[in-house]
Amino acid sequence: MCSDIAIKVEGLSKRFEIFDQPRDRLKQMLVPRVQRALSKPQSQFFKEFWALKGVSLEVKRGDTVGIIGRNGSGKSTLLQIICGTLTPTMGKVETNGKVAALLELGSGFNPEFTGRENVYLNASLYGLSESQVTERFAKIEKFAEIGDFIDQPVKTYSSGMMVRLAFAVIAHVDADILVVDEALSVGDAVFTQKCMRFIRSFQEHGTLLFVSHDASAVQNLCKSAVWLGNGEVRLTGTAKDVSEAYLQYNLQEIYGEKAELSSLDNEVSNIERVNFDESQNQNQNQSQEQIYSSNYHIKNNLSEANGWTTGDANINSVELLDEDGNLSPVFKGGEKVKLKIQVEAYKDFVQPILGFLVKDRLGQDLFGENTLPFTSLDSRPVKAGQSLEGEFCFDLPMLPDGQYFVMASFADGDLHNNVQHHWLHDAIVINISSNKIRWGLVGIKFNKVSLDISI
Ligand SMILES: Nc1ncnc2c1ncn2[C@@H]1O[C@H](COP(=O)(O)OP(=O)(O)OP(=O)(O)O)[C@@H](O)[C@H]1O
Repeated sequence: MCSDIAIKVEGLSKRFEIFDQPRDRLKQMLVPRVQRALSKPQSQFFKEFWALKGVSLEVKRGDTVGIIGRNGSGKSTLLQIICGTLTPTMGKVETNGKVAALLELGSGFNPEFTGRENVYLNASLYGLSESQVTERFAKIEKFAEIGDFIDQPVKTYSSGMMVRLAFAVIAHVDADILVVDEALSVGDAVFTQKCMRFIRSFQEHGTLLFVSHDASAVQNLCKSAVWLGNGEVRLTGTAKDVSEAYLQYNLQEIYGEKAELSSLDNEVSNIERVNFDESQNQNQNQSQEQIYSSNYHIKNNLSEANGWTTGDANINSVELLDEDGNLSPVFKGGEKVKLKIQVEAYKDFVQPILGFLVKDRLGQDLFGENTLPFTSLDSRPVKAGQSLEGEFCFDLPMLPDGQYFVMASFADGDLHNNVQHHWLHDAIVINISSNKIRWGLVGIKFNKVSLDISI
């Protein structure tokens, strides 16, 4: 196989045998043997099911490829064969490099062994020696963050703990190819962020196969994509093209063939205009409130936030406050708020910078700001023992429902040359729920919306 190809799949098919009842399995084991011995035609006691039918694909080294498809389309079967945990009925798979996978909950773990023992066992399956595991164990344990459960048998773990440990192992085995089923990496919100950060840094040097039902997650993380349907490759191409075709197919399944994505004709002559103007009347304002109600449920996560520090300063608090400076557990999209960050300096800093960034569940940067553009002409040095406070006043955007994370940081320097002294990935966790479906990454509040109808 060419050295710039990480995965090559050729004519892959997988047949499962489905038995109506357990005794048919036994019959299948015995009867054909007897019939063979008697040179009689052999009976079949199962139904065939082809989960994969002639799948071929190539993944280049360093690429990130999304595998998309509905439930039962064959995604897991394909990936299990690529990882070597399932054998194909026909066709072949070649991989170039060490493959690590998060595919099936608990696979590779012995339920009777403790987490610690399983780390050694699992990492050895990925080719690590005992001394290598011992060397990395502290990091694996820190990544998993399951506390004293590390010395309990895995059979006592919750599914979330199992995912934590499994992900912690695959993140430390120097894999060249990583195979991740998004459905499994989703657990506790803060841990998911940690996994996403790892996946994004892995993408810089490794090859990633990412399985998801979510077309936007695939577009967001992957360069190219493969759409599987009924065990066959329906389309391969850029993540954008494949996701759009997949979305259209799903729409057509719901609304029929007419649900086509075609360009719109903008030439409209006689127009009757229906206006919605925020300032027009009270009743409309009421319905507008309903449309825009997007609730931000705030959880301060400072005590558990992941990150790093040089030890020269400490972010003591990160708070989302209302316009008047009051704390609240719930805010609304569109509302005026203040994000306040308080820092204690343990040494002198020439040009302190405070910043924040809001990220979505995939770890994608949505919006943020830092104090540098507002203070660089008027630098305010700080002395050891002093505290400083940054305040960012803005209107909360309308975000689609889901989980979001506020990163806060303290640095010293200028745009080109600065040192990050304290960085907290998930200082605040936000859960957003609303009564309107929103698309896109960030929404805005519309002051006026009109509908023109030609007569
Ligand atoms: N061991 C098995 N025996 C029989 N059928 C199986 C077996 N494993 C999978 N299948 C069937 O093969 C088909 C493909 O399954 P697979 O798990 O690969 O789909 P998937 O795309 O990963 O689905 P999901 O998104 O729900 O995880 C399904 O119809 C499934 O029922």
